[in-house]
Amino acid sequence: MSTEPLVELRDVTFGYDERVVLDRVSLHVPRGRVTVIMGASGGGKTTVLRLIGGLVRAQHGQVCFDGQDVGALDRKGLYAARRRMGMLFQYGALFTDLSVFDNVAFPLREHTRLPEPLIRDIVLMKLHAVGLRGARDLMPVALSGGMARRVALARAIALDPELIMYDEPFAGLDPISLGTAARLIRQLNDTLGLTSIMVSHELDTAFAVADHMVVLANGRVAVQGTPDEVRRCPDPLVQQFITAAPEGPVHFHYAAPAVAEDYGPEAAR
Ligand SMILES: Nc1ncnc2c1ncn2[C@@H]1O[C@H](COP(=O)(O)OP(=O)(O)OP(=O)(O)O)[C@@H](O)[C@H]1O
Repeated sequence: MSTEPLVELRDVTFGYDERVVLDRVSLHVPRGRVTVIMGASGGGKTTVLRLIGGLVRAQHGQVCFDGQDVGALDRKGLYAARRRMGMLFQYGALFTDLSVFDNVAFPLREHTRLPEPLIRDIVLMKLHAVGLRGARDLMPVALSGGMARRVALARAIALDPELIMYDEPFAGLDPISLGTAARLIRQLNDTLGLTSIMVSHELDTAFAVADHMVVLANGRVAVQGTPDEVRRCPDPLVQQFITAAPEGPVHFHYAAPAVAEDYGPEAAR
């Protein structure tokens, strides 16, 4: 297996309209490992995933997936690259009118011409991997939040991706479901030989699961490395973040006009 990172952002700048969200960001995602991206809310974590998935394009720099610049791919190339990625976005919604089985079968029916008996075997195998083979006939409405998340995960791995991206996979989960989901992410990564990228606000879980961490702050990479390296990083931005301190250099305010401009010079005094 290549030792090159599976994903690499090189000097990437990206903004929505005029507002720069990522400012000359370089980061890498080692193959076969779990990488956790952390950072303040609105710091561009989801945007990094969207860039990797080719949903948006960088204004400057390169976003490389297995050596290919995702931003330079044509439709066909992008489609082929995306087939190798599984994405599980926040609250990864299931199709409410389809059973658990049909939800997981959906990408297989949509993207392959596999015969139904083979699809059945794959679906049951994926559901087994997330511990829900017995729940195949349930409708999404009958699932707990943690179970729904696991079904979405089974669906995300249905096509055997090489890379799987999770956006806040633990949002809204109780501590037990959170522990189960975290262990599952680790397990799937290792047993299926995946590379995983996870955006998470759950500090303890992030430190427990990650092999590699990237902390984004104020549009830049404040630090990246092993959990230990991140813990030892002296940068106050990083320390504020990993100790969840409410006061510190991480901006509280979304960029705004000067107070005087909004309320008049009196208010600024
Ligand atoms: N489609 C969009 N159009 C305009 N601005 C956007 C769009 N999507 C995101 N943004 C802005 O870009 C910034 C980064 O958003 P992003 O979702 O990447 O942050 P995040 O770090 O994932 O945040 P959170 O942790 O709160 O989910 C935010 O300020 C957001 O308001």
